[in-house]
Amino acid sequence: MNSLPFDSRAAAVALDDLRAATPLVHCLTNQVVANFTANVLLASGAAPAMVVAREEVAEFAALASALLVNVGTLDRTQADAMRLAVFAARRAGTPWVLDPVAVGALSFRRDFCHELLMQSPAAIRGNAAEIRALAGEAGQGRGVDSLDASEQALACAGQLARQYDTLVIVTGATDYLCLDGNVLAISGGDARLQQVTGTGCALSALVAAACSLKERRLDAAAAVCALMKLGGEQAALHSRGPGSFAVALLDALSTIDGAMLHARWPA
Ligand SMILES: Nc1ncnc2c1ncn2[C@@H]1O[C@H](COP(=O)(O)OP(=O)(O)OP(=O)(O)O)[C@@H](O)[C@H]1O
Ligand SMILES: Cc1ncsc1CCO
Ligand SMILES: [Mg+2]
Repeated sequence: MNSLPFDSRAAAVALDDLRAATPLVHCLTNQVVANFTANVLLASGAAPAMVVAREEVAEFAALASALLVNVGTLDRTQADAMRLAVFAARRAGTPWVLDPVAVGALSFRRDFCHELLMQSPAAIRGNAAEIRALAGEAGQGRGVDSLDASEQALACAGQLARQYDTLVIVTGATDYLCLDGNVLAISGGDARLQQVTGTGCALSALVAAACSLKERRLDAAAAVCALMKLGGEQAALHSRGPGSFAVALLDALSTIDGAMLHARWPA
C-alpha cells in the first residue's frame, strides 16, 4: 500500500464543513453505547437519531445524511431492521458504515456482517481484532476488545478495502485509514479512550457523518479520527478517572475545530 501523509489542512476544512452541515446520522447501534454515541455526535456538530423499528428504518435511512450499523448487541429482530435500513440507504444513495463489533468470536454476527458487506458500505471501522476477523484471519480479541495492535491488522484492512472497494479504518494507538491502495496513519490520542466503553462505536458514528461529505470522505474520516484522538488527549488533562474522562471528552469534542486539528498535526 502507498502511504499518504495526513493532510491536516484538508481535514481541518472537512471538520469545519461537517459542523456547518450538521449531518443527520441514523444510528442502528448497540444497547451499551447508544446514549454516549448520540452525545458524541451532538458534541461534534452532527445530529443523531436512533430510529430502530423495522416499520420505520427504511423510511428514515432514505432521508438521513448517513447510516451507522453496529452489531454489538445484535439479535434477529435488529438484524432484520438493519437489513431493511441498509437496502433503503443503498437505494436512496445514503452512505452507510459498518462497525463489526466482536465478529471474531461469534458466527451469527460474522455471517451477518459478511452478508451486509455485499451492499456497498461507504466505510468499515473496527479495532484490530475485528478487522482481522472480518478478513478471515485469527485476530486476538477478548469480547469487544482487541488484544492486537492496529499495525497487525493493516494488511487485512488493505485487503478488505480492495475487496469491497471501500474505506477501512482500523483504530488503536495509531489509526489507519485504507482506501484505493493508499493508507493514511494518525497517531496520538490517549490509552484512557479504551477505559470508557463506546469510544470506538461513537467514532464509527462520526465516520458515518464524515461519509456524508461523499467524495471528501477520506479527509472527513481522517478529521473525525483526529478529533477523537485530540479529544482524548485534552480529556486526559482534565479528568480523575473514567467517569470524569467521559464527561471531559464530550466537552473537548465540542470545542475542537479545524484550526486546532491543524495545530496538533502540523503538515
Ligand atoms: N493505546 C491507545 N492510545 C491512544 N489512543 C487509542 C489507543 N487505543 C485506542 N485508542 C483510540 O480510542 C478510540 C477507540 O478505538 P478502539 O480501537 O479502542 O475501538 P473499539 O475497540 O471498537 O472501542 P469500543 O468497542 O469500546 O467502542 C479511537 O479513537 C482510537 O484512536
Ligand atoms: C461492552 C459491549 N458489549 C457489546 S457491545 C459493547 C460496547 C463496546 O463495543
Ligand atoms: Mg468496537
